[in-house]
Amino acid sequence: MASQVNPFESLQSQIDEAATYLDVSDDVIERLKHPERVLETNLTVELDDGSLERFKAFRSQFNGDRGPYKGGIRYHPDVSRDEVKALSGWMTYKTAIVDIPLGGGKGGIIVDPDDYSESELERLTRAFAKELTPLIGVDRDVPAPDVNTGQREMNWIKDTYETFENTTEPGVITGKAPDSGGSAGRVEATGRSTVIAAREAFDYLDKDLEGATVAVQGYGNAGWIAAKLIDEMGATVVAASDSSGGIYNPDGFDPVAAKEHKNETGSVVGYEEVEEEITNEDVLTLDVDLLIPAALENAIDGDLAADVEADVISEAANGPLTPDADAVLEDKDVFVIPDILANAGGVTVSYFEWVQNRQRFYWDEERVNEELEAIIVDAFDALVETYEEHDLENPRTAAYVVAIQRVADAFDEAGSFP
Ligand SMILES: NC(=O)C1=CN([C@@H]2O[C@H](COP(=O)(O)OP(=O)(O)OC[C@H]3O[C@@H](n4cnc5c(N)ncnc54)[C@H](O)[C@@H]3O)[C@@H](O)[C@H]2O)C=CC1
Ligand SMILES: O=C(O)CCC(=O)C(=O)O
Repeated sequence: MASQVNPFESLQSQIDEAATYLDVSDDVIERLKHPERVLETNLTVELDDGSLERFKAFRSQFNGDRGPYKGGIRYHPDVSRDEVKALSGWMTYKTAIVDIPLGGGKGGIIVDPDDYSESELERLTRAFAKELTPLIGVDRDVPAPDVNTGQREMNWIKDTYETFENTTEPGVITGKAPDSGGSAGRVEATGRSTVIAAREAFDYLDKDLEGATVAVQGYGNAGWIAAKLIDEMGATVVAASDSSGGIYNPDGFDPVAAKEHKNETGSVVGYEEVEEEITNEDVLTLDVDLLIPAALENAIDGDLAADVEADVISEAANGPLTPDADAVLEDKDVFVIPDILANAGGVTVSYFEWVQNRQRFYWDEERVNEELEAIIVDAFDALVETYEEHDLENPRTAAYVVAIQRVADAFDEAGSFP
């Protein structure tokens, strides 16, 4: 990553910035800058060769004023207590800006899953699920997928929880496979909201999405779906990257074929339809109409932001811009659609999954996508209204003004401090 900025400090500075436009007391703002509780646990797991290995894992329950804690579980070597705290705070303001009745949480294990077999990962996941069981629940805390986790891990966690609790409760976790209670459209939802938000921003800025050029950093679940859907909307994907490097073709390329190449070889690099291979950093500074960072935090810091040439950024990743980068991009009039709105499709369809699990009644994909579209458009409209009302220069601040007010209202309505 380009920068070592502490993401928890970034979250707190984003909240401080928005607080200056809010009539919320300093005491409440201070409370809304910290998690309610953080689980830190050690998982000792048997490896295939019979040896034992210890893994550190976290679950941060940041805020439950608007509903059960909600947020993904990440497997990555760079997971840390502060990263998980930041991600759980971003979840709190994400569920608030899209106005769904959930709070914010996040979890993670310090592990590189590429180094372990499937059976080792299953034992690790089940060990974490055992530690999580007293904390999670359909009305308490509902985890979901994030970086390097997906349906497989969610199914293991559901099964472990249901076994310990002697129940059938698919709504304890979302992002499951369809036959285990997963929702249609959940896999695509994060990329889908990223491009719906981009389309709304282009419309707001009077820019044409048809023929617009797009660069996508990170070609995993969020990034590759965003590339596919923006291509279907008539834009031209000219660059993409993953952890092995980047590819570039000024005339555009087929994002689905690039993904097939990645499935076969492990990377977009080497995909034959492109003219040039470029670095991850180059992808972020190309002269494109739309940039979609879809990898990890701190991808763009203040120095790199000086070289960014995109007109609009739609943040599929959580926390891809440091506060320094935000300031530079604001000066350059780059319109940044903040992560808490742009990537909120994932948690929104997780919410739909939870609703469907509770009702034991399932929707088709068309209904999921229609309901998602309405929620993201409403959230974008709320952002724009506040952006104009306060004459703000940074859309992120507008999103936080709306979201913090909603969380503060719920806190106040519950009776404030004990
Ligand atoms: N999966 C979901 O539903 C949601 C994911 N997000 C966020 O989206 C981001 C990506 O998550 P997923 O797509 O789920 O993860 P993923 O594990 O499916 O994909 C991550 C991708 O980023 C690439 N990558 C890692 N480091 C990179 C670098 N330095 N430069 C370029 N590419 C790099 C990886 O090679 C991989 O292609 C994360 O910030 C995550 O928190 C946000 C909302 C929901
Ligand atoms: O689907 C969810 O509940 C949360 C997804 C997530 O972790 C995120 O939005 O960052």
